[in-house]
Amino acid sequence: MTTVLIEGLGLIGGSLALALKQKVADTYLIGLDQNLDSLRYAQSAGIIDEAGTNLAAVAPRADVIILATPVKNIAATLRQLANLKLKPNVIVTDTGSTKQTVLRAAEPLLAQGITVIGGHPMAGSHKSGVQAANLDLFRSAYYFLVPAQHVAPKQVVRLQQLLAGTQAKFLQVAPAEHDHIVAMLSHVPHMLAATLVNETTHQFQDSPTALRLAAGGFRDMTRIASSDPQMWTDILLTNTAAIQQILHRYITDLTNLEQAMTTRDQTALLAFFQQAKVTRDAIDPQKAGAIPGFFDIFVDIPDRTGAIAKVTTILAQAQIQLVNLQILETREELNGILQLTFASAVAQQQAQQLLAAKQISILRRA
Ligand SMILES: NC(=O)c1ccc[n+]([C@@H]2O[C@H](COP(=O)([O-])OP(=O)(O)OC[C@H]3O[C@@H](n4cnc5c(N)ncnc54)[C@H](O)[C@@H]3O)[C@@H](O)[C@H]2O)c1
Ligand SMILES: O=C(O)C(=O)C[C@]1(C(=O)O)C=C[C@@H](O)C=C1
Repeated sequence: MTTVLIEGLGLIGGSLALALKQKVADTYLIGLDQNLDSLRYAQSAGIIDEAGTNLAAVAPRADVIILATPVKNIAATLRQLANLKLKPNVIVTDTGSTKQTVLRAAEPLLAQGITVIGGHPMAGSHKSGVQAANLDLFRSAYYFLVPAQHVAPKQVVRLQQLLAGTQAKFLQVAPAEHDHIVAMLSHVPHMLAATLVNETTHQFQDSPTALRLAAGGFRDMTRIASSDPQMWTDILLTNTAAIQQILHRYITDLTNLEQAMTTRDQTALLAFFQQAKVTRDAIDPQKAGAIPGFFDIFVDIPDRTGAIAKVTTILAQAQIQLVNLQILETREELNGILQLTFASAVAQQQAQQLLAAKQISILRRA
C-alpha cells in the first residue's frame, strides 16, 4: 500500500488524485486543503480516501507527498516539512509552475537526505478548483520532472511509475532551464492575455457593452485571462528574472513592428506575419508538447432544446470518448458553435464521419 498525501485539491491536485486512484492499485490517498468544501467534495466523490486537517498529523504517514497549491504556499510547506519526522524513503514533489524558488525552499529537506523532485505538468486550464478536476487532463501532455541535486535516479523512476496513470510524457530538465522555457511558453502569454483584457476594458470604459462585440480573435487570445489571480501573482513573483528578460524582447519587437507600420515598410510587415504563420502552421498537433494535441470538431448548433444532447448521444452510442466540450458564443442570437475535443486523430475522424452521416453540420476551422 502506497500512502500519497496531496496538499491542494484544486484543478491539478484533484486531477492527479483521479489519475492515481484510477491507475495505481493499492494507493491510499490523503487530501489536505484550506478549503473545507473542496475536501468534503473530494471525499464524497471518492477522489480521496481521507481528508486531513493538518500537515504535521498526516505527512509522517506518507510515502509520497505532492504539493499542488499556489507556488508561494508550496515553498512555505516545503519549509514546514523540514521540521517534521517524515518517512526516510519519502518522495516529495510538487506541481508548481516555477521551479527554482521551489527547489530553493526544499534545501532544508535535502540537507536531511529527503528526496525532492520538482514536477510541473504542462497541461491545465483557466478553471480552478476540485470540481474542474479531470482524469484525462494530463494525457499526452509533457510533464517536467526537475530533480534536486543528488536525487537517486531510481527515485525518479519510482515517481514516474506512480504518476503513470496521468499518461503524461515525462521530461527531465534543470530548474533554470525549466523556468526559462515556461516563462516563454506560459508566463508571458498569460501576462499578454491579461494586458489585452485590461487595456481593452480601459479603452472601452465609456461603452462597456462594446466588449461583447469581440469575435474569435479576441476570445482565442484571452481565454487564459480567466485564470486564477493568486496562482499568477505567485508565478510572476517567483520567476521574475526570466520573465523580465523576455518582456524586454517583446517591447523591442513591438516597437519595431510599430516602426515598420509607421514607415509603411510593407516588406518588413509581410515578413513578420509570414514568419509567424509558417512557424504556427508547422506545429503538428500530434508532435507538439507545449501546445497540446487538440483534435477538435466545430459543430453548428441551433438554439434549440436538446440540440447538444443529440450530438453527445450520437458520440456516446458509438463509444467515442470526448476530452472536452465547449460552447463558443461568438455569434449572439445566431446558432452557437459547439467545440468537441477528442484525444486522438482517429476519434476525431470517426466522430466527424458519424456526425456528418447524421446530417449534423460541421464547420471548417483551422
Ligand atoms: N491551472 C493550471 O493550468 C496549472 C497547470 C500546471 C501547474 N499548475 C500549478 O499547480 C498548482 C495548483 O494549481 P491549480 O490550477 O490546481 O489551482 P487551484 O486553485 O485549482 O487549486 C489550488 C488548491 O490549493 C488550495 N490552497 C491554496 N492555498 C492553500 C494553503 N495555504 N493550504 C492548503 N491549501 C491551499 C486551494 O484551496 C485550492 O483547492 C499551482 O502551483 C499552479 O502554478 C497549474
Ligand atoms: O490551458 C491553460 O489554460 C493553461 O493556462 C495551462 C498552462 C499554460 O499552458 O500556460 C498554465 C500554467 C501551467 O503552469 C501550465 C499550463
